[in-house]
Amino acid sequence: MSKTAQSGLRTVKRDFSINSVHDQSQSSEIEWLPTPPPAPKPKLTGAQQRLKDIQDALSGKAPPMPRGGALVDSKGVNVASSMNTNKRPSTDSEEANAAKKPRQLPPSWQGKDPLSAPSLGPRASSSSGSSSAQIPVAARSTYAAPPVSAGTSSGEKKKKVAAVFLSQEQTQILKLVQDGNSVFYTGSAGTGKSVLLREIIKTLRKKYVKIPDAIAITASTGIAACNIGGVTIHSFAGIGLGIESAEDLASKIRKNKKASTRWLRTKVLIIDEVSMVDGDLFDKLARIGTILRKKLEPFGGIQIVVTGDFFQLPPVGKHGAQVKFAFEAKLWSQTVQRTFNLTKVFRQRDQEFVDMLNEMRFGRLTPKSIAKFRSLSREIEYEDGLGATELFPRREDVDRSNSFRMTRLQTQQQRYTSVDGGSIQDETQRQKMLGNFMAPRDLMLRIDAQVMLIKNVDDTLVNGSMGRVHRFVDPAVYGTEYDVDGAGVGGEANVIGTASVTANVGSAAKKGGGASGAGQVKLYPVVEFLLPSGGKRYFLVMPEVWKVELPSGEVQVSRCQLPLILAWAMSIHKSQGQTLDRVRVDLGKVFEKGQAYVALSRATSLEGLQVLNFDPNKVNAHPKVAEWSKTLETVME
Ligand SMILES: Nc1ncnc2c1ncn2[C@@H]1O[C@H](COP(=O)(O)OP(=O)(O)OP(=O)(O)O)[C@@H](O)[C@H]1O
Repeated sequence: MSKTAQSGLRTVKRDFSINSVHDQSQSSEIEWLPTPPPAPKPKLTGAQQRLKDIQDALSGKAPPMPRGGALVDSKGVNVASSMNTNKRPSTDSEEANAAKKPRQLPPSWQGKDPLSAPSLGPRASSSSGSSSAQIPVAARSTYAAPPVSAGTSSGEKKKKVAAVFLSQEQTQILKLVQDGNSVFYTGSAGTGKSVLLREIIKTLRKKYVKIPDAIAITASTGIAACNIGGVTIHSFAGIGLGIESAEDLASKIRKNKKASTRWLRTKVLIIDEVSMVDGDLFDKLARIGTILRKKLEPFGGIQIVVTGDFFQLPPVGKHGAQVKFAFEAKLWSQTVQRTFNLTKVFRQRDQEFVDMLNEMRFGRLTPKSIAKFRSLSREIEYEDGLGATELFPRREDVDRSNSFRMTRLQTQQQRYTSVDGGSIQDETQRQKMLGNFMAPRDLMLRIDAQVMLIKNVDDTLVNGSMGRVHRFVDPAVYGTEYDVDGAGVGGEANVIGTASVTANVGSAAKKGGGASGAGQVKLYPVVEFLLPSGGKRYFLVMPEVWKVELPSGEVQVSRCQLPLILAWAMSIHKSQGQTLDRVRVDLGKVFEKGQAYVALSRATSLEGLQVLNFDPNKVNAHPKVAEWSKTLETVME
């Protein structure tokens, strides 16, 4: 593998002196775990109970999932995390017997030769772009994925959870956090801020293993919070909209036992995607901590871990000159003892692309880079039939684009409706919070639909992996000789999701039209995933659980749904934090500063990036951020 690309930016301030005991020449091997990070291994009885809860909820036999955490055990263990396996449990006798005692097969399957592989058929309908006809095409290039490699085809055994080697920079920051320092770390897109944050959370959980509510995991927005298994900063703080003064808000919080207990018990407060935190809000929170905890320091002495990239999306709801960034807060420098800039870019390996993105980040594009970005308007044809994901600023465009592609497919379809739970009673707030989950309430899938995996499974199958629906299958016969449509793609044993509850799952999902006479049998999608290195892997995809959980373990909202989304289109907002191999962006539609940078920096390579209507004026950095960042660079020298 080539050397890691560098952002080319100067380090903000990297004073590792207090960490002298650590050998900086060594990278530490850190187990790569899914997001959100898994909770401690549940006891068998707890796991059985949770499986039963999901099974009951999905079957519709049980009463509606009780709010307040039906999918969470008494210790607040994350069910989704505890079930992050793609291996069929060998201890599950029901599944083990499935091959011997198959269910009655759907009529449409009878009489098929189980050994004959189904034709995958032409996939033109799922290829790159319904809207391509309306868009000027400068040129055409073809991207041919490498052929299926022996070790990655279906039937492959589950790979071990990949190990990630934190870079020296990441390791140092982790150590400083572990030692109790309040830090802010930033870095351009793809420098591993989220990866590091997951390790920080894992490390802090170990440190405070006896005080689970010592760590408050928060983010500026609901979507960002969902990505790290936390809550919004507003929700943690118990401040509602937070428009009152710090003093008034503190009195309000005092009357709210849960919120005031949170403030008193928290030892580390994590704030992710800080670029979207308003500066005044930051000051208010710092003051509230002082008032409630009766300690003069900002946040009442709570250790603060802040991360984000101010060149990405700005504070929500404010535009132009009105924006006040968190770094402009009066108490920012008093709160943040140390500032770090991650410089190694992991997402892109190509230094030319890294340099182009960094120029874009600062709004200082060279004529060469402008010409290069313009040349990316060519149409890219992917030989494997999977097209790029188009990123849109508005959700309506995303929905329209995905629906359009779906209606063009005249194939078997299935609808999956989520099972939602949680303690939030206010319906508007509840719906808003549920809307922050990547997983939708209703997921309509069709054979050949282009989908994206929204969870990490192992080193090759990660959040952002693209695939297409190969078939729908009864989990009870999946991978057996009765799985007739799967016969041609090997003995598949790979399952994503809560495989062990499959056998008796009822009808959480409604059948769509053309469900191939499936009768009462619940069918789940088998997805053909493409690997970045080429090759394919087939997985049966079963439901997962996501939740928004307060440090106390209270689950505000939870959602049980398949870990898949339609992936012809996605909103830029939801794409934040994602790594995508095939991206298409029409900059003509981008309206906010930082949006273009966020969208284009999701791509892993220039070969997989199509940019339409490139306009250098659309990629300006916010002047305040550019100024602030210059000051930091000067300080560095
Ligand atoms: N230490 C590491 N070793 C190998 N790969 C890494 C490492 N850190 C991060 N990555 C990879 O780099 C990519 C980007 O990481 P990550 O999403 O954490 O970056 P980020 O800084 O949070 O990006 P963004 O600001 O754009 O959301 C991911 O594919 C991740 O797997």
